[in-house]
Amino acid sequence: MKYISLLGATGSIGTQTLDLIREHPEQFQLVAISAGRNIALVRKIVSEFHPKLVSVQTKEDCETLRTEFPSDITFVHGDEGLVEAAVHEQANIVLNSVIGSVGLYPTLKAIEAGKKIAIANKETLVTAGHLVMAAAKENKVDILPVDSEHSAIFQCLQGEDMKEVSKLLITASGGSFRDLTRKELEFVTLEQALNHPNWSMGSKITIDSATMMNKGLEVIEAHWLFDLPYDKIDVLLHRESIIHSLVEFHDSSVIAQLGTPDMRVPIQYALTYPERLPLDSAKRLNLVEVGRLHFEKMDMDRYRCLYYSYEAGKRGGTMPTVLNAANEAAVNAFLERKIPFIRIEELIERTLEGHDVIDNPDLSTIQDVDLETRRYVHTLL
Ligand SMILES: NC(=O)C1=CN([C@@H]2O[C@H](COP(=O)(O)OP(=O)(O)OC[C@H]3O[C@@H](n4cnc5c(N)ncnc54)[C@H](OP(=O)(O)O)[C@@H]3O)[C@@H](O)[C@H]2O)C=CC1
Ligand SMILES: CC(=O)[C@@H](O)[C@H](O)COP(=O)(O)O
Ligand SMILES: [Mn+2]
Repeated sequence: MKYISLLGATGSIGTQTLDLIREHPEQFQLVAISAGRNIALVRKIVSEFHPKLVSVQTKEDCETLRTEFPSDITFVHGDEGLVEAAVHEQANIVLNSVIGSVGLYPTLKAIEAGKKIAIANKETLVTAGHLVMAAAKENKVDILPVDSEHSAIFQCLQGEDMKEVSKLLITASGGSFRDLTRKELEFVTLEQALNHPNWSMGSKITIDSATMMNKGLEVIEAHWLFDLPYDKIDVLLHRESIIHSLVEFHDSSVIAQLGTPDMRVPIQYALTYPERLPLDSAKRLNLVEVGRLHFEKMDMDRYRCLYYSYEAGKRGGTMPTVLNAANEAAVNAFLERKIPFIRIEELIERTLEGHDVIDNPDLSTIQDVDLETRRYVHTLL
């Protein structure tokens, strides 16, 4: 039995994880959840799954919920509540699907508490991958990828020796604006940006896909998860999102993982690894129906955010923290209709240029730099 603490239960990954728990009640039990502000959905989740602990963002929501449910369910709130959910004594696996670097601290606490981590929250690995991976090593905790590309690579690597890997090939759909020129990006709307061609996801990651920052974050995520240098991590434009990623070995052999675009598959694999469970509700891949798959070279001039990500990752220190925080602040501003789409990458570029890197940052340095970066981006709006 997997006893799951689900951080970000009300989100896109969170609700798909709940689908899996519903489909396999004999395998999975939900013991703790965290959510942000979607209290209506929290009520439904609590009524259906009866978790033992529920964390929400505000004190007011927490107090309201406490009056509505039996006293054997504990309601907590805020950053401390998120940590309480992450370290819940009955949880043996924590699925982190919150959005943004707010996921870092609870992840570190869950690792210290010896919990297995299924990680969807890529911003945590981007902002402080060195701290997360060192903590996992020290506490002998597995970090299992949920992100579809990283799950694909992880599946391709089963039974393989990392010394024999010559390259990772991460596939990118190209996002909502893959067929537009840079000039045409000046006129795009929020609604167009949120219309991803292949995946239905939360709004922040959908915008990241459209700027190609999602792929940049995934390159850094892969660097930490698979312990490979950046010159061994490539990105390939593959508009169908059928091949989720590939691994090339030093004998020239390439192994890929394929499937219809359905996040429940990598989520379930992370929860059940090293075993696989049936997933009867998933659509099977029919390659005859698909017919053709397409691949294109990634254009670093067109997709500036991918270029900045490689540069920030290679530079290391606090540079990836700044990249991530600047991106979070800029994407929020775009989602709030304060800036046009094209300004997201301009804000990131300007913020990176002005940053004096601190090497080997500890947790409090990371947290300070993250906050300062967000403040700086706000001064530029
Ligand atoms: N969606 C996808 O298919 C994929 C997502 N990922 C990654 O998974 C993570 C989650 O993405 P996704 O599910 O799309 O995101 P969503 O925006 O759909 O969900 C985010 C979740 O985090 C909660 N949340 C937001 N802000 C806070 C906060 N300050 N404190 C606590 N909880 C908070 C939200 O709560 P509420 O809604 O209640 O406010 C919600 O439960 C991201 O890192 C993303 O990059 C990776 C691969 C695929
Ligand atoms: C489903 C998933 O893992 C997303 O991260 C996905 O990769 C987004 O698609 P893009 O390839 O457009 O970024
Ligand atoms: Mn992905």
